[in-house]
Amino acid sequence: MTAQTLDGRATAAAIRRELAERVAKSTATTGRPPGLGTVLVGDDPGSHAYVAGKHRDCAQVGIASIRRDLPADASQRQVEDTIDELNADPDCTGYIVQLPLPHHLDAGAVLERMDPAKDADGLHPVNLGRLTLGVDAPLPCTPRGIVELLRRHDVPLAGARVCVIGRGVTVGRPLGLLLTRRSENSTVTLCHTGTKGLAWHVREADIVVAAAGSPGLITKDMLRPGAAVLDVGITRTDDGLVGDVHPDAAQVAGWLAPMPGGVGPMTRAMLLANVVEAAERNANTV
Ligand SMILES: NC(=O)C1=CN([C@@H]2O[C@H](COP(=O)(O)OP(=O)(O)OC[C@H]3O[C@@H](n4cnc5c(N)ncnc54)[C@H](OP(=O)(O)O)[C@@H]3O)[C@@H](O)[C@H]2O)C=CC1
Ligand SMILES: Nc1nc(=O)c2c([nH]1)NC[C@@H]1CN(c3ccc(C(=O)N[C@@H](CCC(=O)O)C(=O)O)cc3)C=[N+]21
Repeated sequence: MTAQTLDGRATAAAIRRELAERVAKSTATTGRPPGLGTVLVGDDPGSHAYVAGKHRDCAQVGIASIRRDLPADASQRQVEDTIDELNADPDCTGYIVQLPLPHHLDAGAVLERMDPAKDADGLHPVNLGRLTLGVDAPLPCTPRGIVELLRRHDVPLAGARVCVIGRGVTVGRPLGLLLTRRSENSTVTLCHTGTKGLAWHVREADIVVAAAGSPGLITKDMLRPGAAVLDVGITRTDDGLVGDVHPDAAQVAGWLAPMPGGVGPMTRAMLLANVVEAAERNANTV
């Protein structure tokens, strides 16, 4: 047996087509296209490639791009001035600050300075707070992409036992918040380096989300046969990108979101969705 694919590339392409129609409508209402801003500090090649990809995605669905690239030695002041500028810019519907920032910068202070209404990543403390409270807010892109990928492949979430490996702020921690909402109704076990008996927790699960950044951590012997397995972790090695799920897992899993081609493209599509939704909220107040 080999797992069916949770195809993030095809699903993200379908979502982009749906978004393009909504962009055309909100552009007609407001007289201007939604705009996505990116703030990139420094010259990490991975981050550059990722930001370039976002601007390509925007062009495909009719979202205008606003790009602010700062040198690696940019001061806290310079970065915060850029944040203030985007907060004030009516052409910028939403934006992201590409993480990680260089170590000399205070990333928390930069993120807190963003206008929560323009937070396309859904990672502003106010928006994470709203997620916790169950109040409408932009959702974190990777967790939202994971839920959307499972829904569009009809993998049941209500009552499902989900094992999330990793409690990071971009993936694991907010994913637990999303999946335990009444609208998803999953039961989540959040694992981390302090977890005793990781294999036991993984084997209990109907859905396994590996977001640890530890290559090949999840092996076939750990899995419940037929489980849905999502490989979120990405480690750069000399041989290219490696996921958290060992290739053998496909022999036991019922569904597999591979890396690449699974959750990554969904993350990018959800960023666009957050910007389109912000534009629609603005259109309603015109
Ligand atoms: N595909 C996509 O769209 C995206 C992929 N990513 C990738 O997802 C991964 C997670 O990202 P992020 O949350 O930001 O990362 P963090 O580094 O913030 O978090 C990683 C988490 O994994 C846990 N962990 C690490 N190794 C193990 C292990 N051997 N066993 C159990 N738990 C472990 C850590 O535990 P502890 O807290 O105890 O240290 C930590 O909670 C990264 O590889 C990142 O590159 C991120 C964003 C988007
Ligand atoms: N403010 C901020 N928001 C983020 O969402 C954010 C960030 N900073 N910093 C870095 C991480 C990482 N991340 C990825 C998203 C998509 C792919 C992706 O599309 N991956 C492709 C492969 C890409 C390739 O081949 O290089 C795939 O999995 O198929 C990867 C990684 C978002 N992050």
